[in-house]
Amino acid sequence: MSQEKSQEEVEIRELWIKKICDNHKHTKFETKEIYDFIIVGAGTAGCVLARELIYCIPKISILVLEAGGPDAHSNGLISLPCTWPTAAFLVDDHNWGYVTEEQKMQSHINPTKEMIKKAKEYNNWAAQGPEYKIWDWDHCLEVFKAMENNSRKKSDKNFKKFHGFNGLLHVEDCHDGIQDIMSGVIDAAKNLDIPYNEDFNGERQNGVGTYQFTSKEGKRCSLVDSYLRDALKKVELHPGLESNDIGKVAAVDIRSYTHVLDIIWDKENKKENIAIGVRYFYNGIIREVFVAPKGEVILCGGVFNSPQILMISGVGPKENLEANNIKIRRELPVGRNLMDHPSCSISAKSTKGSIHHLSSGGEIVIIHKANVEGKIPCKENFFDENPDCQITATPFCSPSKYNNTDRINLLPALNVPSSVADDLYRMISSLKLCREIIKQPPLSTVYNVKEIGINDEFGKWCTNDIDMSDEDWEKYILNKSFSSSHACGTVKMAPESKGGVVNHRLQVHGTKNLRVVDASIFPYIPSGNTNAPTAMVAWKASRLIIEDYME
Ligand SMILES: Cc1cc2nc3c(=O)[nH]c(=O)nc-3n(C[C@H](O)[C@H](O)[C@H](O)COP(=O)(O)OP(=O)(O)OC[C@H]3O[C@@H](n4cnc5c(N)ncnc54)[C@H](O)[C@@H]3O)c2cc1C
Repeated sequence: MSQEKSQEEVEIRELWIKKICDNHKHTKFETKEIYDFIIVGAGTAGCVLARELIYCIPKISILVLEAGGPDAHSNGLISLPCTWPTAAFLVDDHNWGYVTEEQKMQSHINPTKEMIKKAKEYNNWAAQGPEYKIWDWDHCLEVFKAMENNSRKKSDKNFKKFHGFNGLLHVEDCHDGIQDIMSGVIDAAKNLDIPYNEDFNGERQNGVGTYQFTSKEGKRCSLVDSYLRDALKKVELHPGLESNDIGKVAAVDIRSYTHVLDIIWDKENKKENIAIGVRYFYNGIIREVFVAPKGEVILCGGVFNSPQILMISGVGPKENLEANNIKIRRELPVGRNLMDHPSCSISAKSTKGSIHHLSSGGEIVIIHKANVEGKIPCKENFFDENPDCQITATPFCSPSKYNNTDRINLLPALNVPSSVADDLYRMISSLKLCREIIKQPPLSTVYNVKEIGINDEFGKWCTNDIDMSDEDWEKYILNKSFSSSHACGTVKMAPESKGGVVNHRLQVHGTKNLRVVDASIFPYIPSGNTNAPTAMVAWKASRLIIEDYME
């Protein structure tokens, strides 16, 4: 990065931090604070929503309450793609430190076979009733395109059908090009008849190819960079009607280190469950803030915290609320329907010096249909139009912790999990495919990839021709599987009769002035990474909110 640019970065950070500090200095908490919209959480969804609402509804004020620190405090950890492992696993301002509970499972080897569900994706969202049509693939694609700013140079007619070029979210191919060994992964996959795919976000998902990243000139483009920064630029002063009237500032006001505790309900109309504000914790004090008439409280707290805020506010499953002595306001299956893409990886050692620079993360992707009996997928599986496994290949550069090796990591994730035994078989199938890929030239020849880290601890390498029974694989998978961090679904969008918590307009059933807009509303998990779908949901929600506000 040029010195000039980093100076500009520092200035932006300082301005932002000052803005946050000044806000707290000047705000008089004894006066009743009122905003048109209160957005809880400045993650993927909250940033998009704040930007879209401030630009599309005249003269409104928005308060965004975020528990974490400003993005600027991360000192490049977030904006530099190659520091992702540190940013992801460091438990501090950036990380809530949630862990999954241990799952006790019986052995699943040789069960009765289960059917694999087909990924119909967004059309499944839309199939829940006529009013849900607004969530079908055609409608969602329109939004994905409106948000995207794809910089791919060689974009033909087909690419243009699926991508946008004028949005705020920058998308690009690997900025410095992929590493040589990663081209080797593509060639190895091609040797096994896996077709090349130059656009996984296009017509078909199956095949081998390179990832595109949400980044601009090699720097990560988060939704803070693309949407929230733009929202902060929109500040308007509207004079009051009387000459001594102060008038109204239409702007987005962000407060960091602000933990929202619960929803404030209208005491006058108890039966209607009208949200009128939120209570939050800042700097050792509990404070309250309210919404203006026609305003709304919008929870964008993510898949774990949006349901938590709902439950603490009396909206949730009866047994959970009663067990925690919370008065029930509305009984709804909040917190149910948690979904994720389970993953499990193998590492393969390569010649020292084969990885020459820090990587942005997963550079190569192989998407295929897995075999339900746990066998190595065949050509037919590679051409199947309904693939269900996504293997991400990442180069890792000599960390001394792992014997000072250069290595590549192959990480299969189940994109269409069914939470039944065939998940285990499909994972075995995909891991076996990874081993076959490693055996292929040029990986086995040019890069001398012969050993894999399949033993209990990384660092204990064994040759890739060791025999592994399905029982061995089961042990390995049960021991080593982890979440892809694509959790979603805990505030399901569906009719109430079908286990929904929010309706097709993302309003919480049986309440007023209250929506949930984030990854928790996904009724079914998308068969791919979840950041862009969450941003899409928020953009679409903004149009629904605007329609209702302008009515
Ligand atoms: C380590 C990791 C790596 C990932 N990598 C990828 C990837 O490469 N590609 C991809 O597509 N997806 C990826 N994802 C998934 C993606 O980040 C999520 O799907 C997406 O961020 C979900 O957006 P959201 O708005 O629902 O929630 P979040 O982005 O989690 O936003 C919720 C926000 O609300 C705030 N909040 C919560 N509770 C409160 C409260 N009580 N008061 C105030 N604020 C609150 C949180 O601090 C947070 O900022 C990754 C996720 C993780 C965790």
